[in-house]
Amino acid sequence: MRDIADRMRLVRVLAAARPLPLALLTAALLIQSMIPAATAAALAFLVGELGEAAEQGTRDVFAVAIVPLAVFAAVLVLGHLAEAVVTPLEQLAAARIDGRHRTEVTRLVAATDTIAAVEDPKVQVLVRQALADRSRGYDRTPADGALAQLRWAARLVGAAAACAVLASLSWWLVPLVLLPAAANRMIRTRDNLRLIGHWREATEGELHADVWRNAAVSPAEGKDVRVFGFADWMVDRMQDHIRQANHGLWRHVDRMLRRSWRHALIVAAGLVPAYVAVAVSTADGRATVAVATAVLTAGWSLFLVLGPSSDMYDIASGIRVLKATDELRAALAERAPATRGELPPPDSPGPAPLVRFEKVSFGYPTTGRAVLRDLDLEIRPGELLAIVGLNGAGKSTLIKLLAGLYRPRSGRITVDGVDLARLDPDLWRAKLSIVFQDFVRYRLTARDNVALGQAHLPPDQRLIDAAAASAGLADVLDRLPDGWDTPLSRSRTGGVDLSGGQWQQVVLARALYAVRRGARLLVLDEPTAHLDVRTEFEVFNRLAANRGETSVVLISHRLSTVRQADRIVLLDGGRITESGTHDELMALGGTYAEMFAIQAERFRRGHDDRIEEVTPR
Ligand SMILES: Nc1ncnc2c1ncn2[C@@H]1O[C@H](COP(=O)(O)OP(=O)(O)OP(=O)(O)O)[C@@H](O)[C@H]1O
Repeated sequence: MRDIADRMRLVRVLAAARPLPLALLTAALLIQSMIPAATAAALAFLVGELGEAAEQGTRDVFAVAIVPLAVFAAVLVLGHLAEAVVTPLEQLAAARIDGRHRTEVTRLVAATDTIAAVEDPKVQVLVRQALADRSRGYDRTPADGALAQLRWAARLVGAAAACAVLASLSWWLVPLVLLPAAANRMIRTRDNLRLIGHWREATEGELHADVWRNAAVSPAEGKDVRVFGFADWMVDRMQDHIRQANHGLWRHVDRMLRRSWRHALIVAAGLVPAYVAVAVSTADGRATVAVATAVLTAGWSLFLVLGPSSDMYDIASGIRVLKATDELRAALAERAPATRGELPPPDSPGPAPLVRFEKVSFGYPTTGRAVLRDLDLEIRPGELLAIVGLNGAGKSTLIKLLAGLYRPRSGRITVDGVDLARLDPDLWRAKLSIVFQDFVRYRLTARDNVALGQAHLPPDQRLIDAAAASAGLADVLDRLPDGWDTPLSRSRTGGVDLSGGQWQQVVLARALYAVRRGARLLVLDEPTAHLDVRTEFEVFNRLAANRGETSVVLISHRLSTVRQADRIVLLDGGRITESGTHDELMALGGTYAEMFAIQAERFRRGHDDRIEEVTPR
């Protein structure tokens, strides 16, 4: 029953191919599957007419044969026509079915509010399965399964037609040929499914080999490979993995080859008795030569129709992908987004929010270790708040919680008094603009890279220019061959690669563009780590002067930048341990003052002034 339900699911998937191509494809497959039986009938017609003409002594054989020959030719032409259209129609249907499926899966995953779900290793495996990731051994898609299902149904019709031809001589010929043909198919299907199991295991193992294969040929590792001379060592590793991975597969293939005689035996077991029976009937005069011809051809065609094909594999694999999609949907359903509302109209953003972290504790689901412990923090409307702390203190984590990418384990974050967990994520994120520490370098044009800051709105070149000027990007743009239209990747035609610092300016421009289009809380997580001291100083002066009513949260290791903030908080041991202006914290004489003193001393001696290089006692 479950098998039938799964098959029906595949049939429903076919609807995405749209009615006309689906109808044409079904007709073409039916014609194709009927060709063997139709050929048998047409041959019988020809032989019968010729036989009758011979009995009557007709001289003009051509006149007698012309009609059966025309029928025979029509069958062959129809078969060729069907064959010619099947492949393009299947490709069209597959593109539509898989296109819809992949879009659904992509939307499903991208629509989750938090990234905790997407980081779950189980969910990542399900995403790869649901997207039928070929590089991971999922080599069949829902379209492959659905189309195979259609082909299989057409084959059954073809088999029924061949059985009808057999039954025209005698009903018992049907089970005599059909049973061995069906047994032959079952054995082949079982062997093939086992082969697939071994092949899948081999693919998992081959992924290990891939690590070495890719490392051996990639330019990134190429430097080490050559300098340390471990190319042979890598290739040996790769081959070891390949041998181990494929051991089971090769043994199974060997076994299948040795046993291939079984198929010849089964075919003989089905056809020989039937052919003998037909020959005897014809010799006795109980059957005409025409019927005998039809039966001989139809018997063979039954084996052809039910013969080896990849349909069963395609069907099983297609169902596997659909089941993975169901599991993915269920896994993500627990974290379904809150009801979504209308985004605020652009350029009427409202005031900056008051954000409060109230006794927030958090640890990443993958490790469980507590990163934040009962943390209290207020981000006041319009203030420039700096967060400092040593490496790993949890600063970026705090920002991810603020963006709603993770939910606190306990405590809550409120926005103007409303729990963030109850806010529409789209509405909240429209008010936020963040430069993440590990920002992404999109291989798009410079304009698109900035306009992504508010991708749901048509780009506004005036605001893009203004954001670029604030981020200090103007000089970089002047040097791009096509200005704003230059792709920011050398792998694209006419594209260029930017330096780390230049990229940081692009990403800053993106965040500032979002602010100009309505975001009211700007978060900068190490936004200037790659910038030289002078550029950083200029960017920050401009930012501090032009931020208007927007609140700014700045995370930086450079305390010389941080000191410009309205308020500085120190994150230590998962809590805020110090809070105040630069002068207040210096007067307090705590950890911040100690870090600042060490940095200032190092700066005086000509070293850089970043926290991670110094740890207070
Ligand atoms: N996705 C993640 N899964 C598991 N642990 C994580 C993840 N991201 C960060 N961590 C861990 O959480 C802790 C805090 O990391 P976080 O990046 O918030 O620190 P940080 O203060 O921003 O550090 P830095 O100054 O180096 O940027 C670290 O121990 C880190 O290893």
